[in-house]
Amino acid sequence: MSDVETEPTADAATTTSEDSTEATGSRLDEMPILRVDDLVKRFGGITAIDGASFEVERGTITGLIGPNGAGKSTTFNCITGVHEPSEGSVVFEGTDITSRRTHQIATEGLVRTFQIARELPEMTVLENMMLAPQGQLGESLWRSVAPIARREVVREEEQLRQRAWDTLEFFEIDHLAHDYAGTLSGGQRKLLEMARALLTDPEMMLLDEPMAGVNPSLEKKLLEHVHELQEQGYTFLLVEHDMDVIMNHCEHVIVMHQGQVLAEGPAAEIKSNDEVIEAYLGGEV
Ligand SMILES: Nc1ncnc2c1ncn2[C@@H]1O[C@H](COP(=O)(O)OP(=O)(O)OP(=O)(O)O)[C@@H](O)[C@H]1O
Repeated sequence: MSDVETEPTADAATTTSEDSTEATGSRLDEMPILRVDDLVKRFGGITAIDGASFEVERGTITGLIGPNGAGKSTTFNCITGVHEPSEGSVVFEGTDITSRRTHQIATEGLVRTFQIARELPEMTVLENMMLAPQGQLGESLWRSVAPIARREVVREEEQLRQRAWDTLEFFEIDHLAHDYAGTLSGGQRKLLEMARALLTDPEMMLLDEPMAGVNPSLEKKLLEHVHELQEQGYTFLLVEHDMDVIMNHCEHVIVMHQGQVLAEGPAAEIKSNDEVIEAYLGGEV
């Protein structure tokens, strides 16, 4: 353990939630946190998204579902700056982020778990956590050569290290802090991905199939963490093929089909929507 390393003492998620609550004005509280308007994305002759519009309410767990090829991943990619939309707009917290780059969008408080650089297998879990946040003082060269600023860098690193411990504890993977990330199981890696995303101080997280490959007990734990974070004010939009997860854990569901929004509403309504059932080729939703 290094000199500045400290053991967990507080709830990381509470700390980050308080930070984000402070940053949120009352006017913003009343608007949807995310608005997607008439989004179109073409790849040559293929129209992957064909005029999709939807909103995500602050503090919800919203599911984005649809059959294979419906345009869900492309929508995530357009929201998070991986792809530039061909038409339409994406507004986050009242700010048009349509033409912003991925890292700028993360700085605004909208993160997608796998947009955070994937964990480095030959570094420990704690070291991976320390690399997650963007724009730390330590990244700035001039600060590293100025003596007063250097103290500031050390202070900030200590704070970050404490938050890293707290966040690992929240996700119940603090006992793995000194293990190499490459030795984690698939499910533990998902928890690390979420922990790292949380360290960037987001207000909203986009989760792309968070339960894929996760065993049932870890899935339960991951969902409990998502709900705990929701209670603290975080907003989630998730693409998930597991309909039990969607129907039991999302209060609002958006259904895409052939690049458009086919239906949206409470999970119970969506479940019995004939058009939705038809879109899934007559299968049960
Ligand atoms: N980079 C690309 N170049 C060309 N076509 C693409 C590209 N990305 C996606 N598409 C096409 O866009 C359509 C929507 O794909 P997308 O991956 O967004 O669907 P999806 O709903 O996420 O599907 P799945 O559930 O199978 O992951 C598909 O027809 C796909 O082949």
